[in-house]
Amino acid sequence: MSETLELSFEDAARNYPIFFAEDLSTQIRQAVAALCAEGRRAVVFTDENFLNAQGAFLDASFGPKGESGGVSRLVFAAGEGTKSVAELARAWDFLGAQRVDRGGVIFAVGGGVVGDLAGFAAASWQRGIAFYQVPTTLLAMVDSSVGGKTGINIAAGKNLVGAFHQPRAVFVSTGLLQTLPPREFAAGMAEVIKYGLLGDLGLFEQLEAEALRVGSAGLGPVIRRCCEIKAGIVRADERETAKEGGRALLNLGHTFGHAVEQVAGYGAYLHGEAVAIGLVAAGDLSRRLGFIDAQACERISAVLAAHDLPLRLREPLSAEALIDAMRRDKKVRAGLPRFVVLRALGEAITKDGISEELARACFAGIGAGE
Ligand SMILES: NC(=O)c1ccc[n+]([C@@H]2O[C@H](COP(=O)([O-])OP(=O)(O)OC[C@H]3O[C@@H](n4cnc5c(N)ncnc54)[C@H](O)[C@@H]3O)[C@@H](O)[C@H]2O)c1
Ligand SMILES: O=C(O)C(=O)C[C@@H](O)[C@H](O)[C@H](O)COP(=O)(O)O
Ligand SMILES: [Zn+2]
Repeated sequence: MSETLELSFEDAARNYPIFFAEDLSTQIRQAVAALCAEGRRAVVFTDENFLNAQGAFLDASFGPKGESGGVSRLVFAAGEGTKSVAELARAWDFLGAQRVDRGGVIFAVGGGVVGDLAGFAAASWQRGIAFYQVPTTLLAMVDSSVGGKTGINIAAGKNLVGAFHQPRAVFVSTGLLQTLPPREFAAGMAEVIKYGLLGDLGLFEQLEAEALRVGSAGLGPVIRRCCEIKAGIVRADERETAKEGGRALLNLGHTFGHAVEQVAGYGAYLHGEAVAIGLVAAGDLSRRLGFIDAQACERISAVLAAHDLPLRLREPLSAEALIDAMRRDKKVRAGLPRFVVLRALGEAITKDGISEELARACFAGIGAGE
């Protein structure tokens, strides 16, 4: 049986459903059939690791490759390196070769990498075509498939090129997590812990009481709860324009984390691992500002560690390079970085005017070098 959550906007025509079930391949197949019946060309973007682990799900949802009427697939190399200008260009060439017109649709079947790239390809192809999110990692189920942030990385920084482009629906098949490698599951848990910290103390305490694993009975409801929190925030501030708080709160731990990802080289740390280290730094910053105490910081570290996440850098990275990367964050206004900090566990706020010295101290706390 599937459950549904609706992400609603002021313009109801843009609303979309998020479906949750163990296996939604039948519903996806029906959606594809309905699109084809309207004469619309559907294509699938996925990556090689997902194809190898879950080829049967792809066949059940989209028809076996090569089958007449089957949906054409573009398969990317797995990993953060795929969120690149070169792979985006490959996606555009594929859409051209497949004669995808303005009525065409892309199904993004994979983790956040495929979702972000496919979403941006959809946003840019012929000035915008429809796309569907089929998240297959925990991180994509709780975060990246919802809310319409799409994009790629460039040398100057993470996600610096992209667009807000909402999907038409999100299909969350939780059974797919059975084949997800443990390190990738842990990376997704970093974003789950982020949701508890930024807006749901009860969720944070639940994660403190018992670490979630793939088979945990509580996992399905937690995935849904994260989508609920994200949907509420996105509905209120879709394009992250609020003067205070708003969608920027979803960036808790990311100002530090994105700097780590970029300076270490994309892929050296998984996004979720960098976010985990960033959450430690954001907790430390909140303590230095007098909002939370050392005991609260220890609780953050303990929950992250219980979910097999790193708390500091494996090897020192240049503090200069990290500060420089941080200055290129999209939340910078008039040259000054804006941080997301914790006023308390379960309550985040945005904070301007953080000095470079303070940010430097927090980077030192997670093991940055000179
Ligand atoms: N747009 C957003 O709002 C948003 C939010 C959070 C993160 N992100 C982005 O998401 C990306 C990270 O996404 P991710 O953590 O999903 O990584 P990912 O997309 O690289 O997927 C992780 C790995 O798991 C494999 N995989 C996927 N599903 C699988 C399955 N069911 N079984 C076995 N293997 C499977 C993939 O092939 C890949 O090797 C980053 O680029 C980050 O910036 C975007
Ligand atoms: O959806 C959002 O908004 C988020 O900030 C979610 C983050 O987890 C995600 O990593 C996002 O891609 C970061 O966006 P960015 O605008 O800081 O690049
Ligand atoms: Zn993130």
